This record gives sequence, C-alpha cells and structure tokens, in this order.
Amino acid sequence: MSTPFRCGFVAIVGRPNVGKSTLANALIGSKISIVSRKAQTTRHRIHGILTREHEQFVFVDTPGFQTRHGGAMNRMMNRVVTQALADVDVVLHVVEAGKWSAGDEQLLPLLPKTGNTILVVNKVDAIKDKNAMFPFVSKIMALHPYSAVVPVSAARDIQLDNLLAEIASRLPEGEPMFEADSLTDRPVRFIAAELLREKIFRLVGDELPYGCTVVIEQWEETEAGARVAACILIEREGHRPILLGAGGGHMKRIASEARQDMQELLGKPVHLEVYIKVRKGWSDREGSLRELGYD
Ligand SMILES: Nc1nc2c(ncn2[C@@H]2O[C@H](COP(=O)(O)OP(=O)(O)OP(=O)(O)O)[C@@H](O)[C@H]2O)c(=O)[nH]1
Repeated sequence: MSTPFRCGFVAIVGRPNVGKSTLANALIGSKISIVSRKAQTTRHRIHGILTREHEQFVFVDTPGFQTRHGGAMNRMMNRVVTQALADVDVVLHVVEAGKWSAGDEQLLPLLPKTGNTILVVNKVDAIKDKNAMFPFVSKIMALHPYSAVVPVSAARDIQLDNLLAEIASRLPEGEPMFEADSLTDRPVRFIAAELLREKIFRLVGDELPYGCTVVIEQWEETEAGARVAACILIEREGHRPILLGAGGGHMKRIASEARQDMQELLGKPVHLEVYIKVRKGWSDREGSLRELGYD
C-alpha cells in the first residue's frame, strides 16, 4: 500500500522571544518570516509552507502573546491567537529551555484543550546541565494535556527532523492545498511592509517604543520595476529623530536595505519612498487598528 499524502495547518505559539520566527524559518527554509531580537516583530499572522514527498505543512505563525499593556492592541492580539488556534491541525507551543515565565503561564488558557498540541522546548543548545531538563519539562507537561514533547534548537538545527515527523503523523490525510513552491499566501505588498518593519526594528528597535507600524500607501508594479511609497506611523513627534538618526542616516539605511530586500523578493528594480507620519494614540484605538488591517 502506498503512503497516503498528509496536509494540514500548523500554528506556532509562545511568548515573545522564545524563537518562534527562528523555528518557522528553520522548518520552512525561507526568509519571508521576520526575525528580530525585538519582541513583537511578528504582530501579523504569516503563513509559510513546507512541501515534502508525503506531506505539506502549512504554518501559521501567530503573534507573540502580549502581556505588557492592557490596551486594545492586547485584546486584539489575543483574539488573533485564539482564532488561529481554533482552526489548525497541530499547535506547536514553543517554550525556552529552562525559562518558564509569567508570559508562558498566561498563554496556557489559549491552547486548545483537545487536539494535538506539541510542547517544543527550544534553545536546548544553551542548556549546560541536561539533567535539569527533565524536571523542567515534567512541570510543564503537568500543566496542559500535550500530545508530545520535542526538545529542539531552532538556531542549531537540532531535532528538527524529529519535530517534523511528530507534526506529520498528526496531519490529516489529504491532497496538498498549495503549489509546491509557494512560500506564503500573504500578498507581496504585505511582505514588503514586513521587510521595512524588520529593518526598523533591527536598527532602532531598542530605542523606539512598540507603537510603530508600516503602511504601504502606493504600489505600482510593471514588468520593468515597482514604485513603492511606504509610510511609517509613529506615536509621537519625539520618535521622529530616533527613526531619522543623525543627518537622516538611520532612515537612509533602513530604506536602502528594505529596497534591496524588496528587489530580491520581486526580482526587479524597486523605487522606494518612505515617509514618517505621526498618528497619536493609534495603538489603543480599535478602529484605527482595523483600518490598518490588524483585525
Ligand atoms: N541559543 C539559541 N537561541 C535561539 C534559538 N532560537 C532562537 N534563538 C534566539 O532567540 C531570539 C528570539 O528569536 P525569535 O525567533 O525572534 O523569537 P520569537 O519568538 O519569534 O519572538 P517574537 O517575534 O518577539 O514573538 C533571537 O535572538 C534568536 O536568535 C536557539 O535554538 N538557540
């Protein structure tokens, strides 16, 4: 009898900084999902697809569970997490080896009570005393009915094949849903905004408070090239000099690196203009968030 093909949705959840983006990139093998050392860089949901001989894994990379602020942004993000989890075949709950915190604890009620939740203990490469892992894992396993536990290192490619095998065995039988080479089902405009946001977080993420987002305002694409106008929305006028840097140096570098990535993505020349606009208090107005496409 031939091996049946399996295909299904996989969600990756966990508190900020546990390595969700790194894991998604390592499993899918694409650069589309954004990695940054700053918390909350994956505020949008991103799909990535891995197709193998007998399986297609459709990854839903959900946002970091946010507990710092009690505002509209937080409520909306929790809703996004719950929605994403309600609709998938396998949930990967990623935690950091040896580090269980309040953020992990608060995510537990959002995990589906039934179904396939795999506890993924990431960053095992950073643990010196391997014996300490057993009590750590046992304690977490007692908190939720996980169906499996897999210790991994997303960054060092340790046990990732084993994780894929655990996921694969839990996917429903079915035909592939996407073309074998599709990396994401997000529109290219969205990815372009993510690329720009990644550069901002990398360069000034430490100084810039969380309330900053990117909106693509103009997108004209022909065979020969693309003209893109992007707007960076900041919360306060005082954030503008941080973004600009001395002599506008930060902004130039952000725009130039984002433009190069966009060219690579589209495979043609890109003309990119970037504006900065102040939008006071946007992160705490649900209406504004909907407008920006977060709902
Ligand atoms: N030592 C070690 N570090 C890792 C590993 N995986 C990820 N990291 C690091 O952990 C940090 C956070 O990784 P991300 O992938 O951005 O984490 P995330 O969970 O997506 O973070 P948010 O977007 O904030 O939710 C980065 O500095 C990674 O390089 C790992 O296997 N081992």
